[in-house]
Order: sequence, then C-alpha cells, then structure tokens
Amino acid sequence: MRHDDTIMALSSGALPAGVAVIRLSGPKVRDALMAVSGPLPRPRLMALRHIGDAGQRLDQGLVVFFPGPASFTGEDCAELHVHGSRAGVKAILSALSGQGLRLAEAGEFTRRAFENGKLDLLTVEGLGDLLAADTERQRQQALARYDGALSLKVDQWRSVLLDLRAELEARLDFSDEGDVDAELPNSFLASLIGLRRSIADALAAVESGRVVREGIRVALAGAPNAGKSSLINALAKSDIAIVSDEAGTTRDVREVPLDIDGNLFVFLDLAGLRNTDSKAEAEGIRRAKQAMEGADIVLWLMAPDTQDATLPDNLTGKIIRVATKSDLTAATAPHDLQLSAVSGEGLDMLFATLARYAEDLIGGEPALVSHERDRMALSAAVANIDRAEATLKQFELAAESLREASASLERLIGRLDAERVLDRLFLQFCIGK
Ligand SMILES: Nc1nc2c(ncn2[C@@H]2O[C@H](COP(=O)(O)OP(=O)(O)OP(=O)(O)O)[C@@H](O)[C@H]2O)c(=O)[nH]1
Repeated sequence: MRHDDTIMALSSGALPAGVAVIRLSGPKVRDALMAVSGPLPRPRLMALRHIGDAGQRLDQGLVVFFPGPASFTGEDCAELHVHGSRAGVKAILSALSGQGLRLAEAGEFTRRAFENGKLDLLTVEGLGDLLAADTERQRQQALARYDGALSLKVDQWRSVLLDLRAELEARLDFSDEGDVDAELPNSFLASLIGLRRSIADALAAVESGRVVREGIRVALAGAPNAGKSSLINALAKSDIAIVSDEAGTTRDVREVPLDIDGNLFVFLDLAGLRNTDSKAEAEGIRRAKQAMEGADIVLWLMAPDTQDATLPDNLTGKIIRVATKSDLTAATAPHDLQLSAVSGEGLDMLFATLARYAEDLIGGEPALVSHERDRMALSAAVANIDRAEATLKQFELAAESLREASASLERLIGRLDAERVLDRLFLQFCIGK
C-alpha cells in the first residue's frame, strides 16, 4: 500500500537522554532529510551531519537513510540520532514538520511494515510481545515469534492444504469427464493425517506459551492472619519483583509479578478463608476460592498462632502447604515448606520449588503458539481437517472443510480480517514503533 504522507516520531525513550532517535518513513523522507541535514548519506551507512532549519543550526548527529523497499516499513526511511534534549528534539521535529512530515500514531511504522508485506500479523504480534517482555523466557518466546518461527510453520501447513484442496477440487471440476481418477490416492489421507498431527502438536503447547506470556499464577490462601499479606509484601520487596505498569486494570485481588529464574510468576493475595456472617467478607471469600481454582499453584499458608482453615477440596495437584512464621515456632502440622516473612528464612526454598515447577511446565524450546488467537485458529483448522476426513468420499463437502481450514490459517497470519486485530494490537504499541 502506498501512503502519500510521511510520518516521523521520537522512537527512543523518554527525554532527556544521552541519544534520541527520530525515525521517518514515507515519500518525503529524501527531501526532508536533505533539507535538514544536507546531502543524502549513502544508503544504510551512518554519516555525521549538522542538523538545521533554514540556515539555523539545531544540533549535530548521525543520519542514516534506508531507501525503500529494503527498509523496515518498505518505504523510504531514515533515522536521526541526535542529542536527547527536549528542546533539541522539539526543534528538529518542528523543522521536519515544516518539510510536510506529521507525527506518527502509536504502532504506525509497524502498521506500514505490515501493509507492505514486510511483517505478517504473527510477526507484528511477536514484536509487540518483544517490546513488552519482562522476563528472559518471555524475550525468547517473543523473539521466536518475531523471527517468524510460527509464520514459517503456518506457511508449510497452508501449502499442504493447498495441495490437498487441489486434489479434491480437480475431482469436483472434472468428475463428469472421466479423465481424473475418482479415487483419491493413498498419499492423500496420509498427508491429511500428517497435517492434522503437526497442527495438533503445535496446539498442544499453547498452554505453556500462554503461561510464559501471562505468568504462572500463584494464589496465597489460608486462614485469616496466616501471613499471606506479610509474605506477599516480603516478595514484593525482593529484588526479583517486577515493577509492572498495569494501570487501568482494577483488580480486587492484589497481584505481585515476580521474575523467578527468568520466568514470570504472578502472586495473588487473597482474602482469608473462614466462616463469616459479613456479606462483604463472604464475597471476598467466594472470589478467593474462585481465584484458587483458576490458579496454577495454591500456596496454602498455615501459621502456628492461628486456627487452620478448611482447604477447599477441588484443588488437588496444585497445593503447596507452607508453614509460616517459622521464627515463632517450628511447625507441627504436615507441610511442604516452612518460612518466615519476618526473618526471610525459607524464601529461597520457595523460589527453588517454584523455579522447578516452571521448568517442568515451560522448560525447553519456546512454544510456537501462545496467543488466544492461535488457539482459536488452530483448533478451528484441526476441527475442519477432522470434518474433511469424515466426509472424504463426498469431495464437495471435504473440499469445503479444507477451504475453511485454510481460511483459519489465513486469518492467523493476517491475510484475512487483519484490521480488527491490528487496531487492538497497536493500542498497546508505543509511538515511534
Ligand atoms: N513473627 C512473625 N509474624 C508474622 C509473620 N508473618 C505474618 N506475621 C504476623 O501475623 C499477623 C497476620 O499477618 P498477615 O500477613 O496480615 O496475615 P494475612 O493472612 O494476610 O491476614 P488476612 O489478610 O487477615 O487474611 C500480623 O500481625 C503479622 O505481623 C512471620 O513470618 N513471623
């Protein structure tokens, strides 16, 4: 897609900073660059230039020109690496605006890259994940998506589907003419089954991919005064707590994200469980139980100086019994871990236990699939392949199901219905990306 307007943005972080990077894209880049920094530098090589506006010197900096189509957006692009002062950047942007450039919207460079076929929807999402990555595991998974690991797989699946559809459709078009074998070759079914298995295998990892992005949810539960808030405060103050900007999402449950050995964990501080006549407290308890059910791990806290609550019985397999306040007295009740939020004793053991859990759940190669969109598209594809297999003798029905399976994959990479996904995605992007 050709855009007539040329966009600009400060693409580096908040000012003041050592260096600020101003990025440009669009048809006016060459002229604007020459107007503010003199002769065009050789493509993709940095040149030191005075930067000015109508004879007035504004700064000096490094200028690099990326002629389209071999650029990030596919258009002519440039970057000005200048001193990161607020006044300096403002003056340069104003000089560029005098050349007819306008400020970019959030994600607009990436949108142009998508529109010009430089990125597909999956790699755009990978880029979004990469910019948002807090933990090492998130970085690896996001980079694999950005590098096209899933795009490549989807292309392979689409190409197998095209071959299969061609086999079926040939039988539809020429079924009266007798020059096409009415029976499908044996290889057809083998190829269909192989395709199904390959998609289903990728789909099986979606849960671990999702957990890497959203974090392993650890509920802290137990009787009132068991020490939940104290433990979460101790964790929040530790040097592995992530300062995450979750503005706009009001939650009645306090959440503390932590990076333990490169894995994201989200700790939830829940209301203490006990029998109560208070409606408000009962509601808190109902939500606490719900959060425990939704959590990946429940830390069940028991203190030597409080009456233990009754452990809800639908949580088997994800309970870790934690004896708290070990600085007071050694626990007598059966437990898996013993710790003190006051002295810090036992916190290392807790981290080690959780790190082991993460390794079992999400260790190894980064998952190819991790978004809800992936799950929906790939399960729809598998369901349609199953439908095709069940109706294999009715070429028309089978062909229709395989067409649907292709459409799911087209949607996944953004060849169909990309706009809605992109609009939502770019809301999370920053200006200049
Ligand atoms: N000695 C000692 N006291 C603790 C420890 N952890 C918590 N406490 C004390 O135990 C009491 C209850 O602790 P909280 O952390 O508020 O317990 P809670 O489970 O969040 O309580 P609710 O929010 O009412 O359910 C407080 O007086 C804390 O100071 C600990 O490790 N050692």
